[in-house]
Amino acid sequence: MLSETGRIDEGFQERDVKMWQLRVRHQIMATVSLLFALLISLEAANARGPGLPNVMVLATGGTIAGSGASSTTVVGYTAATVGIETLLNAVPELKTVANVKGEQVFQIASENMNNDYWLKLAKRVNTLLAQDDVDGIVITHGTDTIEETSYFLNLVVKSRKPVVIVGAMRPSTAISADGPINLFNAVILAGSDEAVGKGVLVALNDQINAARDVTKNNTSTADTFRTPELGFLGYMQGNKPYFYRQSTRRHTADSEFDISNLDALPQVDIVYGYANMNRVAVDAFVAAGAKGIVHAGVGDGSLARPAVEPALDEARKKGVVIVRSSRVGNGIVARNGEAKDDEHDFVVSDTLNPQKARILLMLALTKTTDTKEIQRMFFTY
Ligand SMILES: NC(=O)C[C@H](N)C(=O)O
Repeated sequence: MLSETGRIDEGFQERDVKMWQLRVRHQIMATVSLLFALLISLEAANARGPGLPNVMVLATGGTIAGSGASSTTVVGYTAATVGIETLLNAVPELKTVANVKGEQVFQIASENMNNDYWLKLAKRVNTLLAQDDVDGIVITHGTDTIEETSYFLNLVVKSRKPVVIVGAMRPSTAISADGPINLFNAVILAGSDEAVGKGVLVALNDQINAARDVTKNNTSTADTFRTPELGFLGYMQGNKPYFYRQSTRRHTADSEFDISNLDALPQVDIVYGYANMNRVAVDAFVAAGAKGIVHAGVGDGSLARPAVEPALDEARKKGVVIVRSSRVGNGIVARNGEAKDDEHDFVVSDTLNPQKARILLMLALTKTTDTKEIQRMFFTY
């Protein structure tokens, strides 16, 4: 009995131990899978939170921050009325693609852009990009002078991190306002690896353009930004940038221009060429203290003779640097082509349009007045 009971008891004990082992095994497996689930959810949280790029949005005004009298007002609205917080709150989806912070640098319609605003903006961009916690910058801007601000920054930003300028053609209050989608795409682009080292980019209407070559092409339509003939760089599609080309000219981190200690830029003005032209504008700008004049010539940069060329020669003799550009907006202004530049000691703009040539000439004049050096810069940037 005893021995029998003893065997029975031993059997019970063996079964108890096995049950206990089984339970422990189950518990270990449950704990391990719980840990796995925890790790996976932490990963997911990372992808949506701290793992996202840090993008700073600098607001400067423009139509993207404009408001109209009604939802159908798309001309005759007031630009630069809406602040950065409202702009960001209008696109809650931004949180899914970047850690976004906003800052109002100034609030203007971009027709009022000037050298002082550019210096302020460029210094702020350089300060922010030097910080480890900033991966890229978006600048909201009026479209009228986006092509100028972007080229200026392209020459003075000291970083390979992305800088994307964005605007809108319809005010924020309009039906089908283009600002929110343009801003969303710009933030994605500024946080992307693909945009690193590409120079300052202008992104509107699902297209990515290079600052050097982009120009506003239509007074009012949403597809106004173009890089005529040379072509835009790529598309924004499905929350991703797609690049197909890039500018070959020097920019940003490789640029020789430095505005960090500058409070003003040299005076450079543009004289527009037309039939029946006279020398009044050239003389007036020289009298007003211009250090440089960009001549937006007809055709491939032609000068009116005898109406204007002698005035430019006289200006040059007074030390004013003359750059021959073209009002056409496409193509090369060739050295010693429509004028004997070597004889006149003029500089040619290459493919830069007059408003971009003005920017490069201003920056060139911060370094030198030597026209050979300035010509080199026009063939470099
Ligand atoms: N669409 C625009 O943004 C035009 C406006 N005048 C500006 O440049 O500020």
